[in-house]
Amino acid sequence: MDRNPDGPPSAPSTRQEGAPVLVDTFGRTATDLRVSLTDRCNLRCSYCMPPEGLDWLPKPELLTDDEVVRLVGLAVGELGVTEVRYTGGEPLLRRGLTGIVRRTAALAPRPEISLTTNGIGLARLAGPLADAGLDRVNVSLDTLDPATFKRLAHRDRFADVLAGLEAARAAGLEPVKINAVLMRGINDHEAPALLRFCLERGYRLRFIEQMPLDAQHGWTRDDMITADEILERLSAEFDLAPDAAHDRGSAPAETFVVGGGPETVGVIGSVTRPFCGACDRVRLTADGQVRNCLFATEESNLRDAMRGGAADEEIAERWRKAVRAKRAGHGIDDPSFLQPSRPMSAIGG
Ligand SMILES: Nc1nc2c(ncn2[C@@H]2O[C@H](COP(=O)(O)OP(=O)(O)OP(=O)(O)O)[C@@H](O)[C@H]2O)c(=O)[nH]1
Ligand SMILES: C[S@@+](CC[C@H](N)C(=O)[O-])C[C@H]1O[C@@H](n2cnc3c(N)ncnc32)[C@H](O)[C@@H]1O
Ligand code: SF4
Ligand code: SF4
Repeated sequence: MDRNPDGPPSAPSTRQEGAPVLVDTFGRTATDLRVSLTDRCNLRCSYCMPPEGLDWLPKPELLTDDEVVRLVGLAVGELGVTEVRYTGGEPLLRRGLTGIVRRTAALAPRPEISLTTNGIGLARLAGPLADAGLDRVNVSLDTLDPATFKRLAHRDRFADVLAGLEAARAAGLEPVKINAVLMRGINDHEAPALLRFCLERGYRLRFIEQMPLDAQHGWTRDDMITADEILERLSAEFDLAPDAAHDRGSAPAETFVVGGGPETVGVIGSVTRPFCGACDRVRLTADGQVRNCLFATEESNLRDAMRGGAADEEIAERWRKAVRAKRAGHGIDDPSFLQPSRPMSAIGG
């Protein structure tokens, strides 16, 4: 089925049958490309960045729209990537987003295209993005209380997120998934209320364990609300059962059937229930660096190679080499663990 009937026709794929894809030494293949379109954001979620913001990347360092599309095209056409997620920072702040999505939808083979966003601006953009070929959207929402939202995100934008969520559903960007990070003493009492809110509206909720990826390096294991705690809080009000019908594959979220189903709730236990063994991800930062893991300490600079005139095959080989070097897992529990120097907002969450 052509998922973008209004878009331009897809170009034929140039990928040779059997051409080398993105495989690491543990036999994992990266087919899910997450592209950060900007490191900027209009919120300041405390688990992500400080209230005063960060030193944003200078514009000349960012990939242009054409460069993004060239690299995504290479990943899809030559390297076996089948899913593309645009993220950030806040991807809705990227002016060329709709055009980038439209051009991604014209690639062959046509990848699945999704977006992870804080939802601010989605009320206006959901329709145009769906028309451009966006398939679905994940929206971050940690609280149902406007005052807690302001405390947590340092901006008074709760109503904008709700409007964005509704617009996403109305535009058919489904399933609309909601990501929630619980913080001890701030919003950790809201787990059941968030689930009720999502069940009533048909949104798929997932709770995320907080990871040591904040710019302030303020993460502590004791403050993190664990997957076990999340499930305990939900179980006080809901009947939860493991989702036996659903093959998790490489998905970060472990899903649970709520009240006999069919609705589910997800828990992304990156720290206490890591899923690195099945990882199929690779990342491209807004300044054109390939990262083989969220927690990678090394990057491969495709932007400079591209700007230096490298041919597609040379860039593709650099990309394969970067993925080959991927470590077995994030190593958060290793005594030698070092938080990456770039925060989540710059890596592309
Ligand atoms: N450890 C780890 N966590 C990840 C990774 N990708 C996403 N996450 C976590 O999962 C959360 C949700 O990610 P999303 O951007 O919504 O994507 P997703 O859950 O992979 O997407 P779906 O395909 O919709 O299930 C992020 O905020 C991260 O906390 C990853 O590669 N490693
Ligand atoms: C970095 S944000 C980028 C996209 C968009 N701004 C948003 O918030 O959805 C992507 C996801 O990362 C999550 N995130 C940010 N910092 C995190 C952390 N320290 N641990 C776990 N998840 C985090 C957010 O909750 C969000 O769901
Ligand atoms: S989690 Fe997303 S919305 Fe919140 S500060 Fe980070 S990039 Fe912005
Ligand atoms: S932490 Fe790294 S290896 Fe583990 S799932 Fe995330 S990106 Fe993959």
